[in-house]
Amino acid sequence: MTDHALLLVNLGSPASTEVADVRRYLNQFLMDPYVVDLPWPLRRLLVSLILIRRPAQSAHAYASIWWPDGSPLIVLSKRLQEAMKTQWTQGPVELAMRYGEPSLETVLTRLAGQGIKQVTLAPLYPQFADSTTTTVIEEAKRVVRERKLPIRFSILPPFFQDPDYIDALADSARPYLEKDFDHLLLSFHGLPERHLRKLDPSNHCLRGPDCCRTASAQVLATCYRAQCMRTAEAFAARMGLQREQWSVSFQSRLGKDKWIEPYTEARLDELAAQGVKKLLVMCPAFVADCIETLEEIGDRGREQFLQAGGESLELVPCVNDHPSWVAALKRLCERAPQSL
Ligand SMILES: C=CC1=C(C)c2cc3[nH]c(cc4nc(cc5[nH]c(cc1n2)c(C)c5CCC(=O)O)C(CCC(=O)O)=C4C)c(C)c3C=C
Ligand SMILES: [Fe+2]
Ligand SMILES: [Fe+2]
Repeated sequence: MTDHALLLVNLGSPASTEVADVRRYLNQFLMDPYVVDLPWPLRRLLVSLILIRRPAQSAHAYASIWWPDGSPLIVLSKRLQEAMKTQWTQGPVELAMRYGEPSLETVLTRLAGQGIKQVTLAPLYPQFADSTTTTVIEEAKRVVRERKLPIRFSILPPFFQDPDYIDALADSARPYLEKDFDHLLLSFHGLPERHLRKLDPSNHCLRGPDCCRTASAQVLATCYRAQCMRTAEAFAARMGLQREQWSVSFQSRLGKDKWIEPYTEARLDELAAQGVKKLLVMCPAFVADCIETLEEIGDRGREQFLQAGGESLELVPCVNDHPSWVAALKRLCERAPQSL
């Protein structure tokens, strides 16, 4: 069978580091109601305010990490796509981005034109969030519905504690953990607390320091923070780390809302103050290195940690196109259930 495509989807990057391209990208991204979840007039107002200064700041940050062949996120995602072509035998392997290019609209339309009827949709996010997983799925469904494409989906579910994924994370990080280090910080992308609360009808989340540990299966299914904790715990267990050797934090806060804690910025100062000299940081909310890992942690985070008295901060690369990750992703995608 060669008519069953695999469609890998990641977040996307600006077309270039020009301020105008970054503004266009940020506008599309932040106007997504799954990302800034406010009623349209308020969202438009808030995003317009953000777009006064942020595009120039972000353009500067992108320029500092941009590669000769483009955005690291896109280049690394293309490498993963190429590697997956050697694994997926049921049809073509395509890559789309939720924001910017190549868009889901372009890629799904092309696949339908090639006679593809079945697509395994793989949102490349280990942990579930409306602002990542849901928006990819809803956009793919919108394209198929509005363009009347004869495509059916299987959908890769979040794989935050899947043993194949944890093994891949361990294999890719092992060379860094074999070196001498004082502490490992697992820094996940943050989310506004509101995003957790609105998916939590049982009112469990963010009540006390242990809520993620005591989450029921039902709460765990939609609680991004609890899923991050499970990823961290499974990884630490797999690597045989002692409890005091690692901790979790959340990065990339934007705006004035309260986001899930502890914040990475605060943890970097705390760890230095506690006497940690050699810090390792890994970012398991991302499967590909990007501005959030390379610039926010690898550049600004390192600078902050050294200023606070640390001696070294080493960024552990994401799973990117590591062979263990390629093998794990193949198995995960083959198990993806058909969507109703
Ligand atoms: C309200 C704002 C944001 C939410 C919510 C959010 C959630 C979220 N994002 C990722 C993964 C990535 N985010 C990336 C960049 C990025 N994220 C935001 C804002 C929110 N993210 C902004 C404004 C940006 C752009 C860069 C900047 O200006 O700081 C990226 C990298 C893109 C790249 O081109 O390299 C990724 C990947 C997750 C996993 C997540 C929720 C769990
Ligand atoms: Fe983000
Ligand atoms: Fe929770």
